[in-house]
Amino acid sequence: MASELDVRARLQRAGQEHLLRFCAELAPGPRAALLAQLEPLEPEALREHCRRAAAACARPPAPAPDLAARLRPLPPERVGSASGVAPQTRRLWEEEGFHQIALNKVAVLLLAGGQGTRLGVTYPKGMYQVGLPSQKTLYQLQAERIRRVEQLAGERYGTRCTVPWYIMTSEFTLGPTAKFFKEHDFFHLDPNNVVMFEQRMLPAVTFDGRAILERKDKVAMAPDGNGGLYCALADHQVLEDMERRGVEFVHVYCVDNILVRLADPVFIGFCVLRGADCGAKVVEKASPEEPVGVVCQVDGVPQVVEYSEISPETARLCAPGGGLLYNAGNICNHFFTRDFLQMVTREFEPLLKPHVAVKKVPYVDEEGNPVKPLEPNGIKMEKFVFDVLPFAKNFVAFQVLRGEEFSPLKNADSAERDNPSTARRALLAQHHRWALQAGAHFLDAHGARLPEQPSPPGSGEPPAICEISPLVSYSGEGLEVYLQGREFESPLILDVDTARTLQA
Ligand SMILES: CC(=O)N[C@H]1[C@@H](OP(=O)(O)OP(=O)(O)OC[C@H]2O[C@@H](n3ccc(=O)[nH]c3=O)[C@H](O)[C@@H]2O)O[C@H](CO)[C@@H](O)[C@@H]1O
Repeated sequence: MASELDVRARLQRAGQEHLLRFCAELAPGPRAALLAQLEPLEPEALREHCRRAAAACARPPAPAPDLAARLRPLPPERVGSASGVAPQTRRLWEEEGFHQIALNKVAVLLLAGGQGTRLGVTYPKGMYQVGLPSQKTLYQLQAERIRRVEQLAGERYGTRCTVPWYIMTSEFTLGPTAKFFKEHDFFHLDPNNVVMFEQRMLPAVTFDGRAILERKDKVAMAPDGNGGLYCALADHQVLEDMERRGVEFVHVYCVDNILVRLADPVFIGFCVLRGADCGAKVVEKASPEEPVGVVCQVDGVPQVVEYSEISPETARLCAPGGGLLYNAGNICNHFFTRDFLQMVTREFEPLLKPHVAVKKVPYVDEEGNPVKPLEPNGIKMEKFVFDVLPFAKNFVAFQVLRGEEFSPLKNADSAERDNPSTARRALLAQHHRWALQAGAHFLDAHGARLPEQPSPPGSGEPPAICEISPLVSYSGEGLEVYLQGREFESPLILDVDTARTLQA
């Protein structure tokens, strides 16, 4: 156990000795907990972290003044499109993706260390269920898409293949996520192929550079951002694990997009055939204000400018042919080669600049009373996963259709958008479209046919409720055999058992 003397000396070197100001009055248990929390903080790193936070805060919280002049859209030769190409080109990409999956060269990596503050839940977002007829959670949908894509690749190449699932968690999400997976028997995935690892935490800091005590016996800590991935990969030898398994390509994605296509063969195949070391899926931005990062170039170098760091004027600029000039919305879906990730962890990670978020951080006052601030009082420093893009030798973006691939769950239902209802409707509208395309007809409770036009994206509930298990179809494929020319009463839940019965 860490000695108080030792920890005090380290904190003195970091200029943060105030963190021990209640130590003498703590009972042995809480005191040990506080010392254990403080012990791993490296004095020099802590000093630098607090200094940087205060310095960043001294600057006005506005986009860099010269940013607009340095921005350009991505040149067209760097952008592929899933929908705007000839079907045979798309098939070629897909075939390449399946081939790499069949060779066990593809892994998926979930960023799941966030706290889901905007959604307002105290448990990890992946455990959330948006009210689908099947009541599946985001984690279950993701697990089943992995199983299906393994199956599809395996069938094409006559092999049994594995897409390992790496899950980055944080102090907040590791325990509940691990428990949830165990309780659900890893959704029938082999637990050896589900690798959870934890990202680092950093202290929240006051505007004048002092780490904040949340309680007398606890420092206010927050995960170091989804760009904490790169330190976490090194901390837990994750790339070595990938190497042992023969993984060459990694699809990194965020937890909250209900339509996410894990290990998407089309995206993987496109990136591999283009010889990319780094890629990002994008959708056309819905509006200038939409809170998505913009994939673009700064000083001629591809990167993502986060929604919090672009000015409203720049976001509203129009392209000469109409539409937004900066319309490539980042959906937090990235492709990396393992070699590129290796270079990042070895060389580039220290060059990533943290971003500053000013937040309300609960703290104890000088008398030790807990305070819930009404105004922002603290700084959290985060690295972003996409900040490695400028180090790529060959970056590509890949544009996909929003209605097919992007509906994020960010907010509670009280918000207008990106909430549980919009996510549920996006998935049900997609499955309704897939069913109609496969030749299904839907009836109401009185046997009358329901309308057969697919509902436009963003509209209300589809005319018929149809939910298709990812174990039956990954992206709408293979449904004719169950649905063609048949009538179904809404709601239809097409799970594996129903599919088997229909096929028989
Ligand atoms: C930095 C980043 O990627 N921003 C993207 C993110 O924004 P947004 O602000 O929505 O990002 P979130 O805070 O939701 O985090 C994205 C993902 O990173 C994970 N996470 C977050 C913090 C952390 O310390 N550890 C961690 O693992 C979250 O669990 C989540 O899976 O998604 C949007 C699309 O939905 C994109 O347009 C944004 O460009």
